[in-house]
Amino acid sequence: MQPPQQQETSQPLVRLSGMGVERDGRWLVRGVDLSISAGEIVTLIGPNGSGKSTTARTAIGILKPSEGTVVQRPGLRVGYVPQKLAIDWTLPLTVRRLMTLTRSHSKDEIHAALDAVGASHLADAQVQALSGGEFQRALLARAMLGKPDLLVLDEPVQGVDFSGEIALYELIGRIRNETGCGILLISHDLHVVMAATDTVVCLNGHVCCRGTPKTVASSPEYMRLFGARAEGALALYRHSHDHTHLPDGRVVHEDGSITDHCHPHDGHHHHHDHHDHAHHAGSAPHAG
Ligand SMILES: Nc1ncnc2c1ncn2[C@@H]1O[C@H](COP(=O)(O)OP(=O)(O)OP(=O)(O)O)[C@@H](O)[C@H]1O
Repeated sequence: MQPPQQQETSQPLVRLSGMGVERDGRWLVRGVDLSISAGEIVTLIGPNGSGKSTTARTAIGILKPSEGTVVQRPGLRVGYVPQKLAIDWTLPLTVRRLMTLTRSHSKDEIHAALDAVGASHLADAQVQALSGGEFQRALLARAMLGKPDLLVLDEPVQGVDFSGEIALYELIGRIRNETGCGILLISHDLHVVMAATDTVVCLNGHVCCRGTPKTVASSPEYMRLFGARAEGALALYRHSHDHTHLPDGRVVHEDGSITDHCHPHDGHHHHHDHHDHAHHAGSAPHAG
């Protein structure tokens, strides 16, 4: 018998087994086995309409599965940022007010949540005036207010440019590291998210393939599904993992040579403008 504490930490936050959702005689998604543990970042990737949002909404109990089971850890607190928000964009709305639309929170709580996402200066800004990245940060802060054990982010980089995307994934990794929460990310972009993830589940109405970003990026099912777009992700992924950082800061390259630093022209790196950022993505699992 495990001691209660150990039992609690080893139990996944949520586990989906053989989960399927049927609507009007059509299976939107079927046969999904998936679990998310505390401190783990799981990313659902897949084309439009492949069942990512449906799976996430089932995991958090908004949708009921038509078959299979969804088991949540008792007392699980969920923070959810949906893909679309029902906001009346014609009415003025400050970020502070956005944070309290569905539940009231103290000024200090709001400040702390905005501060945690680097957006405390935006408290009195109009939501309509925010950039894509600022808006996503505000939504993230809003989801963090309830101190969730599980954070579910449906397309958190919508309307965000590439460098903003990297910064957001870094922030998401930092939130995971600091709070120990589990995170379910949804994305149909393949590049940065792959490096920022522990486990990738590739959906296409069913689980098409899964594993570490590396195994998924090189699987034939994934290649078939994403074709040429997969190549870029794989290149970025390989590039992120073609060397290992030693604890003292030195770098072991693929050929076994050791240097003091990464050198952009030493022949070990993929030529990509975003190398440095991608490499530091908060939760990027370094090779080793
Ligand atoms: N309530 C519903 N009733 C009927 N069909 C639905 C319902 N919700 C979603 N669908 C359909 O189920 C399929 C999966 O939708 P879902 O939103 O889960 O996909 P997704 O992978 O998140 O897509 P996207 O990348 O476009 O957001 C789609 O074909 C969608 O039209």
